[in-house]
Amino acid sequence: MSRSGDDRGQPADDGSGALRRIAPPARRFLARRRGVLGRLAVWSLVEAGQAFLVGYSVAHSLDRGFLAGDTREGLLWLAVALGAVLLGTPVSRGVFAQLAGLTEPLRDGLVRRAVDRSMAQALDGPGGADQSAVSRLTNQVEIARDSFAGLVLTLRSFLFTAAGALLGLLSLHPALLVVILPPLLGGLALFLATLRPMAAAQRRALAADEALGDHAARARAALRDLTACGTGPQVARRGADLVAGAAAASRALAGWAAVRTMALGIAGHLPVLALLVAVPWLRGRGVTTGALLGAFTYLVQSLLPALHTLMTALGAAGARLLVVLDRIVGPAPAAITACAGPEPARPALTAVGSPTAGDHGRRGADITSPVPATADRLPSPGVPDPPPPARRSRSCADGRPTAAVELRSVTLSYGVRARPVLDSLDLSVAPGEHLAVVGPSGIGKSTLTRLIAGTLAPSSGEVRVAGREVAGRAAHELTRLRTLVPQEAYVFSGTVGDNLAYLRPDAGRTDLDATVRDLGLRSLVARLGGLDGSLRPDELSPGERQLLALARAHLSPAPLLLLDEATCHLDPASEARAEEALARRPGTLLVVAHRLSSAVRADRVLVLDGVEAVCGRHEEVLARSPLYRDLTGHWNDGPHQGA
Ligand SMILES: Nc1ncnc2c1ncn2[C@@H]1O[C@H](COP(=O)(O)OP(=O)(O)OP(=O)(O)O)[C@@H](O)[C@H]1O
Repeated sequence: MSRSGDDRGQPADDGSGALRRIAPPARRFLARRRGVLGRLAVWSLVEAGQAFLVGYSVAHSLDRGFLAGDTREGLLWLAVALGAVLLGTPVSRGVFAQLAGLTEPLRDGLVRRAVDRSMAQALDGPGGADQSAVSRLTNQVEIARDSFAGLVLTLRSFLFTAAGALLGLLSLHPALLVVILPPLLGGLALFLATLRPMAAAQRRALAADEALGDHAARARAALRDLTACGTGPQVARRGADLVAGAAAASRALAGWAAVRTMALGIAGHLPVLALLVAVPWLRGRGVTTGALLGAFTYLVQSLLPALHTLMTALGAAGARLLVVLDRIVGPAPAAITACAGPEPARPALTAVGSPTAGDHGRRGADITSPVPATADRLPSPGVPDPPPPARRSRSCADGRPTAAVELRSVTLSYGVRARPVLDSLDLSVAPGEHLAVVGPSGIGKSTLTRLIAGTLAPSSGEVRVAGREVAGRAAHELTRLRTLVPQEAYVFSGTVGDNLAYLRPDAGRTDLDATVRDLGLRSLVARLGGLDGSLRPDELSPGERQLLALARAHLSPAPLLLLDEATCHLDPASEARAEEALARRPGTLLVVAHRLSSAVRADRVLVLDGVEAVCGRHEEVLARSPLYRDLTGHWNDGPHQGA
């Protein structure tokens, strides 16, 4: 379930690809700092000498001193061992002083690289500003610097300490190496063997984690859209798959961590055990008591701590450094566009109605911005089942047509003590009818459309669409019953055709052409490069986005269309043409009217007036409702005046 490639659009690898990419710049970086490396080597040689001296002096303090009856010499050698241990402090100081000569230029270089890349991407990239630049500049650069410093310290320390200790063991007695080296090298080999698979597992875990986070962010931004389109369950299933995948990746990683711990155990503890077990054999080959103690000192004091630190650092810091360096220094992320591949998958639909969904700029959580072509798209609603027949259905009870929309004594309050926005509202809309809803701002028009759409449950009463109660109905079932087009019309990055056919993926070319013609979209579609032309939401005007959303609704197979001020950015002529096309479509149309013309066009008008409601033909309502008269007067005088 995890992505087939990493988020850079490259195939997932086990780290060798990244290593190949990083190696040349790393070599150049080190080649330019030969002086620092030389000084580090000098301090490291002192460290090797120190490691050598500690075991050597302990062995001689016994063999030549205390066991030989010469306490003075014994103490002398112990003083040498103490001096060697105390030498550690100036050596560390010297090493750290040189280390800055490597880590600080590395950090400066990485920051420069990250800035250059972000600037280039912001200027050229289709996705606009690079969202991850801040992370690269701060967190990732610091991780690289710290990991690099840790690696240089431990790798260098291990090499020189091991060299000093092994030389010391050899000088005490070659047989000691025969006992100590096999478990030491065996553990080390096992550890090295885990490096590549562990790096791969780490990448997979990272990718799975990112995919999950990405999916959650996109789903959150698209919540309203998902609810309106009924794709919630599919998104939830995809989320569950991603969680399962992330868990599997973490388990695989934990498995390799266990192998690594075993390697550490073998290399870190077995040599001591082997030495203890082999004492009689070693004594038989002339290994003295002092040499044995010296060997233990080498193991416990120098070799094993250095090995332990190396394994821990190489395992964690090494993998981290590789991943982070590859992100900053490696090739720039591919320009990922939805539908970029030969087989354009359906792009994610943007959030409907949420102003936070990035419609007003590219920096928001806009899932219309380029998304990976292969991974983690929110699924399309798929081909909905055939809609219930809108015009022919009959109620079983009395032989009358089943109402397309029916509200029975519906009350809605947004809080327990809040005044109801709608109070005991009854309404019946016949199949195929065109109803306009009007009323002043904040009176409850959107609340009504949400109740009918099933995205809001009434406090009391019942809302039915095509005879079915909508409250509590699963989202995918609601999708089959109605399509809600809100004021904020969202379109997604993808082809024009994909945008139009989103609610009806099986729509043929003829259907799409008919919709384009009926809504008067020919010139807009032609300007966007035809049905196969790709569009970017932020390059469209709000009115153009509304036209595309209306065309999508026109193609929707749902028998009921709910337009909640969905034409507010259109000019009167475009609005008229779109509404007439939607009204001609088989099915019922409910429009929250934005202009008088819109109300006049409808078969009936519902005027919401506080908790009162008046419903009837335009002329009837004009006669019965003072509020409607006021509104029409305002519309006639004001900027909304239409046809
Ligand atoms: N989620 C909510 N929580 C609490 N109150 C809400 C909520 N949504 C709407 N309201 C309140 O309910 C009332 C009706 O709101 P609604 O959005 O349905 O009105 P409207 O007629 O569509 O307004 P407009 O024409 O300005 O869009 C308003 O007073 C509004 O403040």
